[in-house]
Amino acid sequence: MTYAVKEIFKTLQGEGAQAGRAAVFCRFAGCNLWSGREADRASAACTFCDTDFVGTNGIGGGKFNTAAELAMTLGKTWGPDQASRYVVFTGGEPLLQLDTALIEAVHAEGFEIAIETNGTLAAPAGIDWICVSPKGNNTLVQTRGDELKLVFRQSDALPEQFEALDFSHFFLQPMDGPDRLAATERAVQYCMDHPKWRLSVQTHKYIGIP
Ligand SMILES: C[S@@+](CC[C@H](N)C(=O)[O-])C[C@H]1O[C@@H](n2cnc3c(N)ncnc32)[C@H](O)[C@@H]1O
Ligand SMILES: Nc1nc2[nH]cc(C(=O)O)c2c(=O)[nH]1
Ligand code: SF4
Ligand SMILES: [Mg+2]
Repeated sequence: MTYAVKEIFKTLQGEGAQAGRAAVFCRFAGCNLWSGREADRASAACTFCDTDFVGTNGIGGGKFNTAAELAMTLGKTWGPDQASRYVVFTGGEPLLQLDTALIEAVHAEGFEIAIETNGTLAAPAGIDWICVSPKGNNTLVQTRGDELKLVFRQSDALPEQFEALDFSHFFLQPMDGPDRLAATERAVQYCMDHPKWRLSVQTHKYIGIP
């Protein structure tokens, strides 16, 4: 299968329970909840996206004809050190493209595999860290994983709807955009009142890394 990748870069995971960890990010092109065009944003199934995932023209992006070719590129992006290799598949929606062949090829390169998904598609077996981030009233299919990271506040996706699901960590991540400060204040208050939930700050945006 051909993989369409917007960009590939090495940075630190900025969010959630793995924040601060070195990672290669592989951002797939395309999403099932938004076209990525501003003209479609207001009518999309996900309206607050902070990411450009259209096309394959970003740093390290392109079309990869085989899983082995993409896995090798991820290995080169990490560098020669074999220790603690970690890749985060994101997008767009990575579960539109991440398949067993790619999981196996990337494991063979020595990586632990994480995914950032909107949870509307089932994850294949073999992913080492699953982060699900529910979006509005879109049906959640992937109801278990390692962390549930809810962008806050969505009036049609409130924390109470998710707190009984089978995840090890529960995070609220303030919605970035014009009301980020107010969203952050409300998220802080919610975590103080409901300590099952912890705050996820998008640290990369504050320290100026990708
Ligand atoms: C761009 S998405 C790509 C992965 C997948 N489509 C998803 O939604 O989880 C990566 C992460 O950024 C989060 N995110 C997107 N827009 C955001 C915003 N405006 N503020 C805070 N987090 C946001 C998502 O919820 C998700 O956890
Ligand atoms: N540093 C950094 N951490 C991230 N965690 C999730 C991200 C994403 O866009 O999926 C992201 C990102 O874009 N950059
Ligand atoms: S589901 Fe994820 S990638 Fe798709 S529009 Fe929403 S935040 Fe962006
Ligand atoms: Mg991001």
